[in-house]
Amino acid sequence: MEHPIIEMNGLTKYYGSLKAVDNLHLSIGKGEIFGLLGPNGAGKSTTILMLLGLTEPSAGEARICGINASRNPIPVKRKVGYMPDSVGFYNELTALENLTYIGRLNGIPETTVADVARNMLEEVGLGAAIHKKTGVFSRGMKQRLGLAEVLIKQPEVIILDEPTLGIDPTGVRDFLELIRQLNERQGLTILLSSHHLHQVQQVCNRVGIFVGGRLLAEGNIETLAANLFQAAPYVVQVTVKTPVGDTGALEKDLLQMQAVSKVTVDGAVVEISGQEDITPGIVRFFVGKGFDVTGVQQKSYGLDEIYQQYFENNLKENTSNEKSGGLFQRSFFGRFKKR
Ligand SMILES: Nc1ncnc2c1ncn2[C@@H]1O[C@H](COP(=O)(O)OP(=O)(O)OP(=O)(O)O)[C@@H](O)[C@H]1O
Repeated sequence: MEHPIIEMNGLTKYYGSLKAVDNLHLSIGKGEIFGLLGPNGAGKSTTILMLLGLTEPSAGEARICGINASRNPIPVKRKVGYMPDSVGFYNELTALENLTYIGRLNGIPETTVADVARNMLEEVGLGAAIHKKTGVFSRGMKQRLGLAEVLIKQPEVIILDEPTLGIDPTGVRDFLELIRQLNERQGLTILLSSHHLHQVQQVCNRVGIFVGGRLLAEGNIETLAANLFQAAPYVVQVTVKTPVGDTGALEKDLLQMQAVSKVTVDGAVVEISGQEDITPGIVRFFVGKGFDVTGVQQKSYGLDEIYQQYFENNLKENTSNEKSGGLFQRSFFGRFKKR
């Protein structure tokens, strides 16, 4: 990577005997939106704290804009705007008063601080609420105000820990769109942690999948999918009018087609996987065989499948250790469903 803004080299953190972050190597380039994706307890927050110089790594180092975070935490704080998963304000003050206060703390001159704060509130979509007390703000509005607080420092990098937690789906969409626009308009480098697969997919250029303190995979969604589903990256699902009678014969015929590597028949639904886009040939095949085709669907792999696949692989690797498997399962599915 030409100009990494965030660099982690062998970053490791132990809490007593617990390895919360395990030998993390990762670089994030200028202007990227990177999603740190993983279940609760995966080590995302610990990684962020090390990036901010708020907790000392047990081994390895984190650099932001070339500055070692644990050795020089104050210069790092000037470069980075950090929004924790829960943001707090003075409830009795209005949004403008809260933000003006933060602006003053960050050295913005008295003559301009109110204007800067007002513009920033417009920027994050709180223009209509500047005189409202933050005590009556919804969670989504608080997150926007939190973002304004981060931006008023004019950082080069922003780090958001679970920024969409507890916001309703429309609020989440709007908030992520705001992040995307900020990234586009200001070229900000953004690192956000999340365990919401779809949300991350929507906004991030690249993601890292984090489980049990380890980075299992990183890349853009297409690369991750291609690596994982190398054998058969294209899947087409054909639905016919009546359930297939001789499934064995159909499977055999389809497998003889070039590029088809896997066939599964489930009643009237046939799923065919292959190394290239096989859809036109498959449709011709079904029509040629006299099937009444009622539906054809091309499947593409999203983060859900990718995450699931990595998770399953990880479980397989850990089957010898039931306790660890159980732990993964609890932390992934159990907690993931809760939110
Ligand atoms: N200060 C601490 N002392 C001891 N253990 C800790 C401490 N902070 C975190 N841990 C443990 O380290 C592991 C990683 O936690 P971390 O908070 O980094 O995960 P996470 O991916 O951010 O999850 P969450 O979304 O729940 O915050 C967990 O097992 C957690 O219990």
